[in-house]
Amino acid sequence: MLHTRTTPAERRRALRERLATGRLLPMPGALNPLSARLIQDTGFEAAYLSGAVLAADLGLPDIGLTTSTEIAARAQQTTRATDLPVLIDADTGFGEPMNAARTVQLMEDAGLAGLHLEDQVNPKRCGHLDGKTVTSREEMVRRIKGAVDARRDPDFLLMARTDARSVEGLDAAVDRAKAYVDAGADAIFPEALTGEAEFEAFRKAVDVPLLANLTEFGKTPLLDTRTLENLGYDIALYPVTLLRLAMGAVEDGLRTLAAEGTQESLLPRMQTRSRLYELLGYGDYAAFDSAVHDFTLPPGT
Ligand SMILES: C[C@](O)(C(=O)O)[C@H](CC(=O)O)C(=O)O
Ligand SMILES: [Mg+2]
Repeated sequence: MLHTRTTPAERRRALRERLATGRLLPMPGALNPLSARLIQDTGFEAAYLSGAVLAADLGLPDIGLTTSTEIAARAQQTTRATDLPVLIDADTGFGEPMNAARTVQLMEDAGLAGLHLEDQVNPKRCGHLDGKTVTSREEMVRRIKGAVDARRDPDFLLMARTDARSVEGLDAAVDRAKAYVDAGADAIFPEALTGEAEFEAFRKAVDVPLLANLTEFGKTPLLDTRTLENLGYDIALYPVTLLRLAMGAVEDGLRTLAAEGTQESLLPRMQTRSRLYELLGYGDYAAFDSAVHDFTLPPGT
């Protein structure tokens, strides 16, 4: 009942231990707290909170308009709905290095297992769009050092993302990754790589865990898990996949409803009432207080 049984410290430890196995960890991005539960229920071992999804959820573009307190609030709702370790996209840290430091503490308090900070300037943009600008290497090192200094739980994962590949080229991006590890980053997110050779270059250059971002309609080919495992990657990220799937289905459904005047033909594509109730754990609440669940569902619902 109420769905969580583990403390943030336990989840952070679980993520660290899972990464230490060297096996690839697939990490889908939740689109809301309930979908984080579904990510757990379908057997995934970690979930992600995407900046793009958190912004889109509010009807905003992913250009750094959301605030650290807004995303911390959503993160806390999410970590209350699942026992999985959750990694959040903390964009640029929301300002100066001292803002990045405060962001780390907000995200720790939200029960997250870790975050990533990127080396773009504000206003930032999706890493797969053209026209990005990156900070100096020194500025990003200060961001990372501020984050490391603010962290209270040593198991909270601090990942550094570099957007430099599409701005300064591969070699500069690799050099930045090395500098970010030296500054204390626990893991690296090389953004918008264009193929396997580039993934390999990062794997050769750094010893810390590496994340592969498999966002759709971007610059990176959708490498499968076997390929990524062979490349020695640690996390396979599907940041916006669930949002795109859901919004595709919602839009189709709305058009069908408008055209047909009934949702009848949509029923086979819907999550059933009983599946939703199962996911929400109605049974557990009924065991606690039978007044909560004193009805039976008709067959086939
Ligand atoms: C990973 C990412 O930062 C996100 O916010 O999910 C985005 C994803 C996207 O826009 O497709 C990014 O890659 O910049
Ligand atoms: Mg993002």
